[in-house]
Amino acid sequence: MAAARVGLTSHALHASSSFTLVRRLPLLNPRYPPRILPTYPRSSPYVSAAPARPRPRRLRAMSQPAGNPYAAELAAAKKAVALAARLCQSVQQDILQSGVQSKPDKSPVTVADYGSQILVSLVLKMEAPPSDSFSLVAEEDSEELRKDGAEEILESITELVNETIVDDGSYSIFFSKEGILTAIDDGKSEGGPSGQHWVLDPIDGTKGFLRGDQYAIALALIDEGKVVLGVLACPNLPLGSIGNLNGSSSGDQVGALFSATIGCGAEVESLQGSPPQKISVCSIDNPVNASFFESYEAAHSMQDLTSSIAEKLGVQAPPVRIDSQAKYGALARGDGAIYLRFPHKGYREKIWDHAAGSIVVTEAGGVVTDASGNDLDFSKGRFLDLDTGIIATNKQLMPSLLKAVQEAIKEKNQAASPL
Ligand SMILES: Nc1ncnc2c1ncn2[C@@H]1O[C@H](COP(=O)(O)O)[C@@H](OP(=O)(O)O)[C@H]1O
Ligand SMILES: [Mg+2]
Ligand SMILES: [Mg+2]
Ligand SMILES: [Mg+2]
Repeated sequence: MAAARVGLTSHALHASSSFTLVRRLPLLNPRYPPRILPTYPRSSPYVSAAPARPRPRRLRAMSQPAGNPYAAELAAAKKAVALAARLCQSVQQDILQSGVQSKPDKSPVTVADYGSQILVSLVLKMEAPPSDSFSLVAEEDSEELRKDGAEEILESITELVNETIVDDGSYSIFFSKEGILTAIDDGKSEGGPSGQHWVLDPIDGTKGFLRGDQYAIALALIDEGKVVLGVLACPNLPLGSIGNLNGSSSGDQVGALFSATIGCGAEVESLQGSPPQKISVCSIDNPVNASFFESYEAAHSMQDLTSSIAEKLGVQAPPVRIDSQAKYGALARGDGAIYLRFPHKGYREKIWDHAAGSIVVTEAGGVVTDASGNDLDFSKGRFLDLDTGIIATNKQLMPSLLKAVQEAIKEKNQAASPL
């Protein structure tokens, strides 16, 4: 299909073997050639020579609660997801169907997923306290981008990332295409029970992102096997409550940044910058007054099981179905009372889909467990080994929720294999 170039942003329609690139991204703005950043080795594939230029607006200084042992990591994490969110918003705003690949597991990945991962890795390397080894467990890798036919999408990612860095002005790094591939593969760590590991879902809810709905940039820090810090950038989540309004509310500022550090509580602030507000889960103690969140995608959670659980609990309100870990953020600030997630048989949950969201909820006073009431264990590498599914709610409702979950699972299993 021929490319149609329109001004600075060209809309190219190309088909190739492993993906369809429908839209190229804004070309790098020639007005702001980046300048060398002293801390990156000259030999790094990231850096190329360029004249210095005036320092434009930096991303806002991230706030950090006093007495927080992970204050520096929290500030770095907030800056990282805020920069990544800018990249994602610039793509989603005029997304037709961005350069979309489908991975071997058939799930979608876009130029924004890759770009977000690269920027988070860059900011963490530049801002987080130096540690003897940088370990990032992230969802995406460069395999599909190294295949024949991926040149165009790689070019788009490179332009998108360099454009975002130049616009932000915090760093003068100019990624080469090889540097882009290397940076994506920074996320190959297997994590594990010892040491510190960053855990990143560069876009959680890619399907929601492609639909123009909810998505989140989810970043957590695991220290000696425990999640100690989590941030969730939710660019499309209203700053006000989404309550039972089926996932949206009118008139509110949009763009929420949730954050939590172990023992320091959970907060929310606007993605554009505002004083952080402490948040807490709702105090509903009668399930009749409760509402519950679940995946928008029926493929991601057994809706027959979740509705049976809700019925046993006596929940009257219909489920609020939204994409991504934005559900954890909404629960943590009390927009709803319960989150239910029961993947279909055979699916293994990844740690990046839950690490950040779970600490935001627990530090907001909530409880997050598997169907047997066990805490989630993030120390076992890239996957969560858990019983059946994930439930999250406040302390008051957890006992009756667990009971309803176990009864509903028992009934479902009996119906599936009658004696
Ligand atoms: N069959 C499945 N069951 C459960 N989760 C799935 C799934 N297929 C994909 N997912 C995960 O569900 C995540 C989105 O969560 P939600 O359903 O709450 O929106 C996806 O994250 P990505 O969008 O980062 O790939 C993906 O990892
Ligand atoms: Mg994915
Ligand atoms: Mg995800
Ligand atoms: Mg993802």
